[in-house]
Amino acid sequence: MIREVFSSIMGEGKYIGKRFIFIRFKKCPLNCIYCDEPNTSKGVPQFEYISGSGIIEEIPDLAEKLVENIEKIKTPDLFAVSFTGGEPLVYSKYIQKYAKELREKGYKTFLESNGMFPEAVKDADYYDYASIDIKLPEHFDKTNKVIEWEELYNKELETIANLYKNGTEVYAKVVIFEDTSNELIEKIARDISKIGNITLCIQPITPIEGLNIKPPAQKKIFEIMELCGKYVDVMFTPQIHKWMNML
Ligand SMILES: C[S@@+](CC[C@H](N)C(=O)[O-])C[C@H]1O[C@@H](n2cnc3c(N)ncnc32)[C@H](O)[C@@H]1O
Ligand SMILES: Nc1nc2[nH]cc(C(=O)O)c2c(=O)[nH]1
Ligand code: SF4
Ligand SMILES: [Mg+2]
Repeated sequence: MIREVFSSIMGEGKYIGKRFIFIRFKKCPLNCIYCDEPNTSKGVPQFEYISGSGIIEEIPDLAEKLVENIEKIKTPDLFAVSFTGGEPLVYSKYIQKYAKELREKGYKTFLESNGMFPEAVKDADYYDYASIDIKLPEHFDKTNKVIEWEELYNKELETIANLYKNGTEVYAKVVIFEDTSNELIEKIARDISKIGNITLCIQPITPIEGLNIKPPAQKKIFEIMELCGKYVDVMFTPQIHKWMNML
C-alpha cells in the first residue's frame, strides 16, 4: 500500500516552498502520460529518516507503524502531512484512520489527488488542505483510456465541491503543455469559480525521459494566467523540487 515516506519541501501548488512530510501510496487507476511516479504494487515501503540524505531504510510493516515513524521525522518547520501517490483515495479507508490520528496529535493533513473519487471525500472532515488535479484530454494515451474525459472532469469538480463543503482549504491544479487549449483552461477556471473561492495553480509539464512533449513557452503562460485571472485566484507553480533534485 505505501511506497515511501519522506520529509521535503513542497514543490508544487499553492503551498509551494513549505515543509511537508509526504506519504506516498502505490497505485493509481489513471495513466497520465507525463506521470513522474511508478504505478505498481511491487516494492518494500521505503523511509528516509534524514531529509536529503538519500539514505533509505526499507520497512516492510511501515503501514502499521506509520504514525510513530512520522513522529521521528517531524521538524519545527513542518506545515502539513501529505497523502499522495499514486492515487491516495484508492486507499481512502486507511487514510481516514491515519488522518484522524495525525490530527489528534496536532498535525495538519493534506490530500493530493486526481479527484476521480468524489464519494471518498463526501463526508471527509479530516483533511485540512487538498490539491485536486484537473486532468486534460491530452494527458491520456487514446489507446489506453481508463475513463471518458468528460466523466472524469465532472468527478473532479464534484470532488472539489465536496471538499469545499466540508471546510477543507481546497485548490485545483492543472498540468499544461505548449499545445494545451487556452480556451479549455479558461473554461476550467470559470467552472471552478462557480464552486467557490478556489485558487487554480497552472503547472507546466516537467519534461520526462522518452516523452516528446513541449512545456509551455512564456507567451502562453502569460496568456493563460490572464484568462484565468478573470475568474479565479491563479498561480504559476512549476515543480521546484525537481530543479533541486529533492524528493
Ligand atoms: C504523482 S501525482 C500523485 C497525486 C495524484 N494522483 C494527482 O495526480 O494529483 C502528484 C502531482 O504530480 C504532478 N506531476 C506528475 N508528473 C508530472 C510532470 N512530468 N510534470 C508536472 N507535473 C507532474 C501531477 O500532475 C500531480 O499534480
Ligand atoms: N518535493 C515534492 N513536492 C511535491 N508536491 C507534490 C508531490 C507529489 O508527488 O504529490 C511532491 C513530491 O513528490 N515532492
Ligand atoms: S493521476 Fe497522478 S499518480 Fe495517477 S497517473 Fe496521473 S499523475 Fe500519476
Ligand atoms: Mg511528485
